[in-house]
Amino acid sequence: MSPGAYRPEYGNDAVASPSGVLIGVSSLDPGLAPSPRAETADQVELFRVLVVDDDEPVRRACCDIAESMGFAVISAGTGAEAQAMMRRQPIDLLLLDLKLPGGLSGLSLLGEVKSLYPHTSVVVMTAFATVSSAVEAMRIGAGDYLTKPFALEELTSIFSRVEQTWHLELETRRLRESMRTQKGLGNMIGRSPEMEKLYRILTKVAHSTHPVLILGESGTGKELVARSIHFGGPLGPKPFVPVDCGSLVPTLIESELFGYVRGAFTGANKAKTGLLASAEGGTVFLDEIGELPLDLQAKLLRALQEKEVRPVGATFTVPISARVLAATNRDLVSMVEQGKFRKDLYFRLNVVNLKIPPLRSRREDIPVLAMHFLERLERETGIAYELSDDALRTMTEYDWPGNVRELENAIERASALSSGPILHFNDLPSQLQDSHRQRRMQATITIGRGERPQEEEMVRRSPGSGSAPAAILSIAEMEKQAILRTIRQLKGDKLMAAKLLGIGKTTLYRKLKEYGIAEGGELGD
Ligand SMILES: Nc1ncnc2c1ncn2[C@@H]1O[C@H](COP(=O)(O)OP(=O)(O)OP(=O)(O)O)[C@@H](O)[C@H]1O
Repeated sequence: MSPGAYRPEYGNDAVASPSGVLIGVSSLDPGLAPSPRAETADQVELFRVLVVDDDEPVRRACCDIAESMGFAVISAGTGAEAQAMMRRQPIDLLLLDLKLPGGLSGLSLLGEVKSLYPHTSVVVMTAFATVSSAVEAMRIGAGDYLTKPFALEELTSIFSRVEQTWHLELETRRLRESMRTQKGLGNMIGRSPEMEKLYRILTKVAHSTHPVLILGESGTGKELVARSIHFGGPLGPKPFVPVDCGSLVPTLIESELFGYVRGAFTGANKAKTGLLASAEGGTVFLDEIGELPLDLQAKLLRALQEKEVRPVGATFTVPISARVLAATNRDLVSMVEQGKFRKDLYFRLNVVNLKIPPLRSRREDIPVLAMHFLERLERETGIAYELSDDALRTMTEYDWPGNVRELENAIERASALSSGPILHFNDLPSQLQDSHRQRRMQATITIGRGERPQEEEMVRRSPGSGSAPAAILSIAEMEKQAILRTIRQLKGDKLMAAKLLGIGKTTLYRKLKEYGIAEGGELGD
């Protein structure tokens, strides 16, 4: 491209007064230029950008913008220079002008980069007249393109988008690493600080005989914890008797728990030992204790205090020596306040309590749990299932209201639906897919507005800071805005917009019709 062939629309200052530190004839300055984040390079992995354009003012301006966003930047004026630089150091984003002087064209360099460095993202720059080569570049593997002249906002938006993807990929690599290295305690998987704390208490209580109250949302692993306490301690060889207080028929709870004598009621043809006594010095696990009716709470309390039970219809008592573990997902304290749970029984059971945190507050455990369930599937089916990057990321972002049980089911369902050993995003349950789309749409909107992603915004905003929270938008409205903004940014290129939004062209047209958006209307084209 000849110098001065176009004037970029990012303001003359950037072109007229380049930093002079980063930019220059690249062959004289092949190393990574210092950036504001370079001081902490030991701890922070820098996003590395290589700008390749023979038009020096444009090259400098692009470098300045990348530098102002905190990236490590180098630049080259020819394909051969860029090639040499890429051999020397890894590059995360190559911003490449397609029309370069010398023997190595932009397209040839792109082809080489895609085969040698598949993880490097490439964004091509092209003059309007050569848009067809941009299409060719996308076919070879460029992730995006900018048509010259472009506005500052377009470049920063592309930089942000690619950097965000790069962060996600970095995160995925770390997640995969953690999948290999972390396990847990016994059958319990998870190495988050929360779980480490739980294991410390669990190991101690396993060697005592006190009652333990295990608290946590449904599916967090309360029964697994109860089993770990029992099998990890001296009572391990004795029976472990789980009793689901929530599923026992109310009229039968008493006879199930305490047993009965022959003839105690119609159908009692022979005596039966109750669950409490049948544990014979082992452990009785009273699951869903919050569901126990009040009258039985009184009887259970008496049995625990006196260490004996009176079977239904009996005139004698039977000693019980089992340890009692109880669990609930209910808030027993407020049940006590409301008179729905006996205070004295609560104190009796709550000698030690263990709180299992929900999965969403220990997200680092998600990949390792997923790996655990994949390995279990492999043992059962002989198929070595794996999660695609998208699926893994979606799982890590999701809030898991059903906790580990929901995760376990999601993996099983995905394996049943997948067409091969790789479990893809589309194989995941719909609630995960929906939640991921919602996040992505929100991110597209905030990035398009030049804002930080909403979650970060919420964290930054302290209560009483005075800044009004963003208006809550419906999903449909968020979708509409994301579509409109993308089309506008792409100057009406709907094909490219559909590609960037990850939806089909037909879907895009259908949605535009649904929103009642006519050509040239809200799109401004
Ligand atoms: N840390 C963990 N490591 C491995 N598997 C786990 C873990 N936590 C839970 N699970 C698995 O998740 C499923 C649900 O766990 P569990 O039944 O113990 O939960 P729960 O809290 O007792 O649920 P609910 O309150 O609904 O009875 C089980 O298959 C269990 O093996």
